[in-house]
Amino acid sequence: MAVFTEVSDKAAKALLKRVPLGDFVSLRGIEGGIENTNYFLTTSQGEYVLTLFERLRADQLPFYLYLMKHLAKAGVPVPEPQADGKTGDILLQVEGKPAAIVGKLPGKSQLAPQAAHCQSLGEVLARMHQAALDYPRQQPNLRGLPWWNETVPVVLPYLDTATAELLRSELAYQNHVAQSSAYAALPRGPVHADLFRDNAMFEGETLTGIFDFYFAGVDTWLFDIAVVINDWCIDLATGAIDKARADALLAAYQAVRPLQACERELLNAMLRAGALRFWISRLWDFYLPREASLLKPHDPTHFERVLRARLAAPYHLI
Ligand SMILES: Nc1ncnc2c1ncn2[C@@H]1O[C@H](COP(=O)(O)OP(=O)(O)O)[C@@H](O)[C@H]1O
Ligand SMILES: N[C@@H](CCOP(=O)(O)O)C(=O)O
Repeated sequence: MAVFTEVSDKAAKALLKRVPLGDFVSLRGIEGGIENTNYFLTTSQGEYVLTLFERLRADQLPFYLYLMKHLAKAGVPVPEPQADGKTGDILLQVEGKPAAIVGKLPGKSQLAPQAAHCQSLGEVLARMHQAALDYPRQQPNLRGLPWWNETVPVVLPYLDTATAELLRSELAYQNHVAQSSAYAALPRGPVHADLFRDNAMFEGETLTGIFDFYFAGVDTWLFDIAVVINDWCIDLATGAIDKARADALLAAYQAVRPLQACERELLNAMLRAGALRFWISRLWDFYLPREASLLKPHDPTHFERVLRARLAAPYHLI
């Protein structure tokens, strides 16, 4: 559980005076999550999620919050940020931190997804990409290549020689890919960039929604697809692709938006990029941890295995 900032009942009651969502009933710190402070906020009107942003600056947040609003309006199942009754602002302040309240999605995360779950997700992912195309705000993926180049030197001193060599060589490969004409041709737009199993809710096989857009940014759609496949469509012990699930996800995605030739060409390169991105952030969190009253760390070696698996057995669409 990650609660970096304690929120008092008094602060929550004061918040509900500004955001008219009924009377305060209870506030409970949420298990899971490593980036932000999250609470379930129950009121006489319903259940909500209160998020206090711990790393992101207030000027970066409108991109995420208005993107969620934009997607919800377009019919993509995304929880809608709730506004201050007087000012209309969806970016709030709680305990001196920037904050937001969104609706609580019904259901639970499917941590052992089957092909049917991957199929639902693939369809929503493609709809989300298309619906975000006319989103007017711009913000790059803040955990993209420039951040990898900045962060790898920070974590390298903690690694043994062989692991450091893999990290260095994969980063060099990704810098090389980023210079290619195929990469320049990849279609792009606002992407979620962290759509892991714990960032979607299901009731049975029905996807009720996707959330946690706080790593979203403008990047290639293929990178977003790769992040999803690397988490939803693998054997968790080895990192190897589960072809039945990956094929189901991509078929559903392509039924909405067929992949272009350049996307097919770079699929495995972006799967490697997706693995590298989360390997680096997990190394960074592991070796340079922040204070948290209740924090469950993520295992960096998992994404090292995923990367090695993509190198050993590249995944291509036929
Ligand atoms: N809109 C929501 N509806 C239902 N549950 C949510 C919602 N937002 C967050 N949660 C719950 O809170 C947990 C942590 O949220 P998350 O946004 O992933 O945190 P972090 O940004 O710190 O990674 C999720 O795994 C989920 O259980
Ligand atoms: N998904 C990332 C970590 C980001 O945390 P999340 O709870 O917002 O998904 C990872 O698994 O490393």
